[in-house]
Amino acid sequence: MNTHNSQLTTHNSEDTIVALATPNGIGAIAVIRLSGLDAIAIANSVWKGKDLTKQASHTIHFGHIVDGDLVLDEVLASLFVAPKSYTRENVVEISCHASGYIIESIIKLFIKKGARSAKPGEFTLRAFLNGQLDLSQAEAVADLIASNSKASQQVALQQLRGGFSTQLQLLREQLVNFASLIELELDFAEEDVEFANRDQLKNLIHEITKIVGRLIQSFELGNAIKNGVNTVIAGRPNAGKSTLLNALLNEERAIVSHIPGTTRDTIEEVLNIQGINFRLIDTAGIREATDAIEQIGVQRTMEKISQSALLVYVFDATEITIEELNSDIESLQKPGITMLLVANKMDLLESESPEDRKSESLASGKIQNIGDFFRTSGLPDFRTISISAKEKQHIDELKQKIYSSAIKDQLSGDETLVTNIRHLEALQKTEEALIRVLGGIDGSITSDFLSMDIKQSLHYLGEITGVVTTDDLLENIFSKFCIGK
Ligand SMILES: Nc1nc2c(ncn2[C@@H]2O[C@H](COP(=O)(O)OP(=O)(O)OP(=O)(O)O)[C@@H](O)[C@H]2O)c(=O)[nH]1
Ligand SMILES: [Mg+2]
Repeated sequence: MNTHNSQLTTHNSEDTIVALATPNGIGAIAVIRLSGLDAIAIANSVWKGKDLTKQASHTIHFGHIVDGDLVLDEVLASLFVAPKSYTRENVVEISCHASGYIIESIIKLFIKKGARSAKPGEFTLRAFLNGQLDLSQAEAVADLIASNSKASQQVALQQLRGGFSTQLQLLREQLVNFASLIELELDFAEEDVEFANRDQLKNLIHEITKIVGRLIQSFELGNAIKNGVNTVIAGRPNAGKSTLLNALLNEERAIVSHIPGTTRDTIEEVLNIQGINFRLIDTAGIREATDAIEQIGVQRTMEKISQSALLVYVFDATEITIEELNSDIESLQKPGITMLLVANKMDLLESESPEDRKSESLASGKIQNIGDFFRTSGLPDFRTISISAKEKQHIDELKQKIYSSAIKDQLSGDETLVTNIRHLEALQKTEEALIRVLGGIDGSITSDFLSMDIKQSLHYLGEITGVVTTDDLLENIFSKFCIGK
């Protein structure tokens, strides 16, 4: 196990690494990055221009990269002298022309002069090891690069700025104080003294448990922001699911027809509602399938429902009977999935006279009044809606309900959100250990056991910010980065 902290002196690695920092492919410019003790010397050894080793940090120089007599490219070199760089090592960034040939030649030349190819995430790993970033901030760098919506970019940026770790760091320090007082009690075991006031300790643990609990709860929203929300549109054949998908996307994406069983395979499209990405999945209508292909389609629908966070259940309000509707709702309701009831084809009901509707519904068991049906369904108002997918009526209201079903607590902007499964697991383990500490205080267990449980909580809290790390953990985190970051 390694212990890292921000007081570590910069360790300007003798091993200088190099990688392309911009995407592969042709473009106006590409940036090749060198980091390590010899970064500037290596760049200078293939440089025609001012002596780079004699230039100040944070300066940019025009020159040529040369391999002997051969000029490879006309470039700009940006210098960052340790510790004032991203990695806190000497860093040179070469902005060259983005041709695959030039990039490869320059990188090969640097390797010939003593650098080696960087592994994925190795620049950020060095930034972490040199105390530039803590672990959750390093992970935020990866999230920032992967962010694909305004909300996910904001959450990653907040984490990068340290919003998440500062809060945990403070809690951890308070707990460290108590742990040391209890350690002290162990030294005076014979004398039966209590340095750590048990009531104060209990208050602190309660406070930390509350915050840890809130962070754990924030994961649902944090995860939705980072990874999007799986939202499945399901219902009986011909209910208007594909028409609804098209209306939501405002695009003729799925085939619509009056023939039941039109959609065979699932269709997925992303819809951004107020900064959150919803992955909408149109599915094959659920019924006793009439052929093998349709059967596979229905099976796939059921699979998609079980993998989703949100189920938009669509029914044809003019056709379905109360009995069918109740049985659908009952069979589709699963723990962990939020269900939204959508009565479709309301345009047809509006053109019918209430008298005709009444006599028809009495005879057939169909729904007479959707509003009344919803009121008696027991589902809250924000989970039910009447629309016309074809006429695009109440589509914006439906979007609003989709959003609020997934995002139960409104985004406040400065709330700290957990988006990372590794953090979630560490927080859950912290919570378990804290509960053991509380039980220990109440059960008046001895100081040495109490001390052990507190240390465990400290350990898991430390795992999040990287105060406590293992090599496996680092390997696992940084290998997911792209090369050059
Ligand atoms: N009047 C009216 N017709 C609608 C509405 N929504 C859908 N339809 C019609 O209902 C029929 C079936 O629509 P689809 O969107 O293909 O239904 P689906 O649920 O995807 O059906 P499957 O893919 O077969 O399961 C089509 O003829 C649509 O034009 C609506 O709001 N009002
Ligand atoms: Mg369809």
